[in-house]
This record gives sequence, C-alpha cells and structure tokens, in this order.
Amino acid sequence: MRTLSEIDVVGVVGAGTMGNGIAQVAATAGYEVVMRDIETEYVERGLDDIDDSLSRLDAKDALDEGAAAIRERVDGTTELADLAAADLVIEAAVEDLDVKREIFADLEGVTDGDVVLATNTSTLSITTIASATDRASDVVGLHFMNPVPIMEGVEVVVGERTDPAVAEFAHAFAEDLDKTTWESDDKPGFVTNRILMPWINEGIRAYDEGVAEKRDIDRGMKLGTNVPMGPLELADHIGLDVVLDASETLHDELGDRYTPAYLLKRKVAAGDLGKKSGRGFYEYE
Ligand SMILES: NC(=O)c1ccc[n+]([C@@H]2O[C@H](COP(=O)([O-])OP(=O)(O)OC[C@H]3O[C@@H](n4cnc5c(N)ncnc54)[C@H](O)[C@@H]3O)[C@@H](O)[C@H]2O)c1
Repeated sequence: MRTLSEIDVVGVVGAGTMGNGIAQVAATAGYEVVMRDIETEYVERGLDDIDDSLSRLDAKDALDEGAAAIRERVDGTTELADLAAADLVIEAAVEDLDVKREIFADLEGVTDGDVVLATNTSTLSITTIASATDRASDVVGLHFMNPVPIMEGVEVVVGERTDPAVAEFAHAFAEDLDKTTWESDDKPGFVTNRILMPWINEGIRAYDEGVAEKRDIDRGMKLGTNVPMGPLELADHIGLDVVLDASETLHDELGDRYTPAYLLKRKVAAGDLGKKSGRGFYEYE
C-alpha cells in the first residue's frame, strides 16, 4: 500500500454530483486528479460544475490559492487507461452493484498492485464490491457527503477483508482533504444512510398521505428538530434516483421497515430526479 506521502495523483471514477465534488476537494488539497466518466458530455459537465463551485468559493475568499490553479490540476477523461497514473482511486459511479463490481475488476487490471481502491457507495456492500477483485484487502469505503466541498464529514467503511492499514490510510487521506471522519462496519447503509433513508421515506409518505403541505413537512422538521434541511428538500438535493437505489438496497437487506415510499418510485419513473433534473418535490431553475 502507498503511504499518504506517496500519493500525487488521485483517480476519480464518475464525474457526477459526487465524483466532481471529490475531484474538486482533492485538487484543492494539492493533488493531481484524473476524473473519468463514460461519455465526454458527462466529463465536461463535471468539469463545468467544478469551475462553478470553485468560482463561488473564490468569490467568498474561501480558497487558499486561485480557482484557476486548482482547476488546472483536474484532468477529465473517458479513457479507463488514464487511471493507470493514479496512486489512489475513488469510485463514485452510479449506485449499482453490477456496475461497481465491473469497475473494480477493470481498476484492478489498470492500476498498480499497491494502489488503494476506494468506493463512495452510499449503501452497497464494500465486501461484495471488493470480491470482484483479487485485492479485497486494498478496498475500502470512503463515503463523502453531498455537497462534497461543503460537508465536513466522511464515513470510512471497513469491509470483511479490508486491511486495517488501508482503513487507517482512508482516515488519513480524508483528513488531509480537511474532512473529519468516523468509521462504520460494512453493514447495509452504514451509520448515515441506515438512519437517514427511512427518515426521508417517512417524510415522503407523510406528504403523500396528506399529513401536511410539503413546505410544512420540511419546515416542521427543520424548526422542530434543528436539522438544516427537511426530508423532501434533502431528497431533491441528494437525487431521487439515488434515494430510491439506496432505499431498495436497504429494503433487500433489512426488510420491510425500509420499504421505499410509493411516491418516491413514481417520481423517479416520471424522471423527476430533484435538483439535477430541474424538478423533484420542488422546481429548480
Ligand atoms: N448524491 C448524493 O447525495 C450521494 C451522497 C453520498 C454518496 N453517493 C454515492 O455516490 C455515487 C455517485 O452518486 P452521484 O450522486 O454522484 O450520481 P450521479 O448520477 O450524479 O453520477 C454518477 C456518474 O457515474 C457515471 N458512470 C456510470 N457508469 C460509469 C462507469 N462505468 N465508469 C465511470 N463513470 C460511470 C455516470 O455517467 C454519472 O456521470 C453513488 O454510489 C451514490 O450512492 C451519493
């Protein structure tokens, strides 16, 4: 395993909401970044999101160096082979076990044998993802929160075969990005989503069953329990498809108390995915 001081290039798989956020914070911490997605269009959108986010932070004087210098450290690509340069890879592709297992098998082929392979999965088993490789001891969960540049927390998830030194490295790397970590065993949903997903689904059910108007549900939970976002606005922020994928995994693993809300499934079927599609429970510009 490479030590923290041996990490120069961070590979990121997926240029979506989480992938481009992870690429941005790694570049901000001084790392060179190679961010890979499957289509040029997705790579470009991810790079544009990084530009926008860095400009906003720059305008608030929240960066230690110019946005342009940070942005120059991020390369976008659609070529898997470009990840060969990485000293550490963090996967943030779609929340689908088969896709992630295929990505990890590919990563094993393309990266050096001592490179840690991390996944940003919200709910899927680290152990099952790792078993797609012959290097399960190098695989660890590095679960960033959304939006990555703003949220301080990172959940380190330890699989059945994860080497304790790899878990320790994951904590140290996240701390080097100015994050604060906690650790979870590889159990469905880990700490955060095991508790968060039923809360969001119950908020959606409460709305669907007419308990209150959607704004009152969000306002009630914010003012009544001191959380920064209510369940419906948080679902829009996370992405309704991501919430549904996570809820379905938890339902499969933990049973009926994790049943996804009917209205969540209907919104996803309609293509209302939240902020990223312009419409979820609320409308966005
Ligand atoms: N959205 C959140 O709030 C949140 C928070 C924490 C963790 N996560 C997790 O992070 C991961 C990514 O979520 P997201 O919200 O960024 O999703 P997203 O839909 O915004 O982005 C996923 C990206 O992965 C790309 N992709 C698909 N297959 C790929 C492949 N084989 N190689 C490279 N790229 C590929 C897609 O083209 C897309 O651009 C998921 O595992 C999700 O559960 C999401």
